[in-house]
Amino acid sequence: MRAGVLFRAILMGPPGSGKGTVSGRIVSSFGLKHVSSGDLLRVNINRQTEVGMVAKSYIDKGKLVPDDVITRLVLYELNTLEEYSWLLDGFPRTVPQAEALNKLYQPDTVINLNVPFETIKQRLTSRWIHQESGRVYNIDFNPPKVPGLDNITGESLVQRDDDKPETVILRLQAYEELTSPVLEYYQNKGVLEIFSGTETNMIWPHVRDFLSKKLPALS
Ligand SMILES: Nc1nc2c(ncn2[C@@H]2O[C@H](COP(=O)(O)OP(=O)(O)O)[C@@H](O)[C@H]2O)c(=O)[nH]1
Ligand SMILES: Nc1ncnc2c1ncn2[C@@H]1O[C@H](COP(=O)(O)OP(=O)(O)O)[C@@H](O)[C@H]1O
Repeated sequence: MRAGVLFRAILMGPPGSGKGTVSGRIVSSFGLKHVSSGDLLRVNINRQTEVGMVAKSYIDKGKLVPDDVITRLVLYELNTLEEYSWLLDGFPRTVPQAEALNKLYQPDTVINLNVPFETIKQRLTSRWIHQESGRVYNIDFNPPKVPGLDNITGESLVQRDDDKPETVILRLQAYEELTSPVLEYYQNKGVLEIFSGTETNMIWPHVRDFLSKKLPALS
């Protein structure tokens, strides 16, 4: 997409609400660049950078990474994408993050995936990922072709350390306390769109139709 018609979208929702899954569908349908705060952090953790070491100590406890650390990381990435339309997934998660982002970029739309916490708890314990690429699987929803192995590389899948049931509960608490005020922040700006449901395949057509009215589809 060329400068002048740039589109900037944010995808929000509690942990496990399907942000990564829906992002993949948005990117392949509409061609936006995908920026995921969780993926950026995991790349840093795998490379054992200083940011990665700090981030891991918070993530493993089910806590949010400090605002200054994640804000610097995400804004640096967005700076490399000045001439592209993008979809930001997992950021902002606190009001100070939203305020910092807003100084530089005002989103055209904020999509919130509103999925009940009970549904989420079941899902996250059956999530498996390919660490190198961030590809996500689920034993019930989208199992790999060969159990335990990535579809593309054939490498082993792993479970995320922070998907342990007790950590999931802490992450949901952090969401309620720190991230739900961000929804109000965007509601007040008139850009919030809420999509509710328990199944991504039911929610997705509504998200796609909504975006189709704002963006040209790729095919
Ligand atoms: N059972 C079920 N699992 C889903 C559904 N949508 C996504 N998932 C799985 O739930 C987990 C969390 O989804 P993900 O897209 O990673 O969510 P995120 O944490 O918000 O980015 C992954 O293992 C997905 O494959 C769904 O509709 N039903
Ligand atoms: N914007 C953010 N602010 C603070 N911490 C973040 C942010 N994005 C990601 N994280 C940290 O990374 C973890 C994983 O994030 P993510 O991959 O988006 O997964 P999920 O949406 O399933 O929680 C979060 O639990 C949190 O500790």
